[in-house]
Amino acid sequence: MSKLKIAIQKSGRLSEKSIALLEECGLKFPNGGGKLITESSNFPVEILFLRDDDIPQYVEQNVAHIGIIGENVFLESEKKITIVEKLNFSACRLSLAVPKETDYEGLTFFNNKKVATSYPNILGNYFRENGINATVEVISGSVEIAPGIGLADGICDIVSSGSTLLSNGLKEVETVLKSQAVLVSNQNLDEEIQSVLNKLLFRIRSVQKARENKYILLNTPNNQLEKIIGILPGMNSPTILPLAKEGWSSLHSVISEEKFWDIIDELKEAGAEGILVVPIEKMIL
Ligand SMILES: Nc1ncnc2c1ncn2[C@@H]1O[C@H](COP(=O)(O)OP(=O)(O)OP(=O)(O)O)[C@@H](O)[C@H]1O
Ligand SMILES: O=P(O)(O)OC[C@H]1O[C@H](OP(=O)(O)OP(=O)(O)O)[C@H](O)[C@@H]1O
Ligand SMILES: [Mg+2]
Repeated sequence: MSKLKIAIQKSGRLSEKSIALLEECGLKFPNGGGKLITESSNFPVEILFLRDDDIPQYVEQNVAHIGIIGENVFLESEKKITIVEKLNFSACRLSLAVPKETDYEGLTFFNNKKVATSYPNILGNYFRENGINATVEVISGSVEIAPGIGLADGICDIVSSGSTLLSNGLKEVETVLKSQAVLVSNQNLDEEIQSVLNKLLFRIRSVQKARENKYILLNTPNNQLEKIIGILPGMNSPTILPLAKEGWSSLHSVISEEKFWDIIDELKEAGAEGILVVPIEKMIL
C-alpha cells in the first residue's frame, strides 16, 4: 500500500499538538532521537519533521502529501494547496501593533509609515484592500523589537496572550487575521493516497468530536426527569436507568462541554445529584 507522507513542524508551537493528534488517531511511530523522517508501524504513513514555513512548498510539490501548519503560514505562502480540516489548536491572531504611547485613531495611521513583519504577503494584501499606503519591512523573527530600535513605526505579528507585546511596550490596534492549526493537502493526490488520507481524516474527525463532547451521568428524582431532560440541550434520547433508591433514576447522555458549564447550576437547582462528566476517547458518527 502507498504511504501517505505527513509533514509536521520539527520543533515549535505546533509540534507537540501535531504529534498528540496523530497518536490519538491511533498511529504508532518512533518519535525523538533527532530523526527527521519516520514511519508508523500500524498505519501506512511516513512522518516528515520540517520547519513550518517549508511545509506549504513541500505539499505543493507533493514531496509531502499533507501537512499541519498555522492558517497564517498557509495564507502567507500563497501556494496552491488546500485546507482539508481545521484542527482547533494553536489559536492565535495576526495583529498590527504600535508603541503604547502612540495616539492611534484608525488604520490611516499607517499611511506613509513603516511596518515590520514576517508576513509581507498577508499584510501587503490587507493594506491594499484597505487603501493604506505603507512600507512593509520584512524581518524573520523578534519582530516586536522593531519599533524600539527605530526600524519601524509599527509591527504586524502573531499575538496570543499579548504578553510579548506588553513586555516590548506595544499595544495591539488591529486584527488582520484569526488563525488556528490546519491540515493542508496537495491538490492532485493519486487515488490510493487519497484513500489513506480519507481514513486518517475519519479518525481525526472522531478525535475532534470526542474532544468537544463529554459523557454525562447524573441521578435525578423521577418527578424531575422531564425537567432535567428539558435543561440538557440537544438531547434526543438519553439513556434512563432505574436506581436501587426508590423513585430515582440515573440519566446518561453526551453533551458539548461548553454547554455543560452554562447549565450546571440549573441542573443542580432542578434536583440533579451525583453529576459525573467523563471524557470521551473517540466518537464515531
Ligand atoms: N503565541 C502563540 N500562541 C498560539 N499559537 C501560536 C503562537 N505563536 C505562533 N503560533 C502558531 O504556531 C505556528 C508555529 O509557531 P512557531 O513560533 O513555532 O513558528 P516558527 O518559529 O516559525 O517555527 P519554525 O522553526 O518551524 O519555522 C505559527 O505559525 C502560528 O500559527
Ligand atoms: O501574545 P503572546 O502569547 O506573547 O505570543 C506571541 C508570541 O509568540 C510567538 O513567538 P514564540 O514565542 O513562538 O517565539 P518565536 O518568535 O521564536 O517563534 C509570536 O511570534 C509572538 O512573538
Ligand atoms: Mg517558521
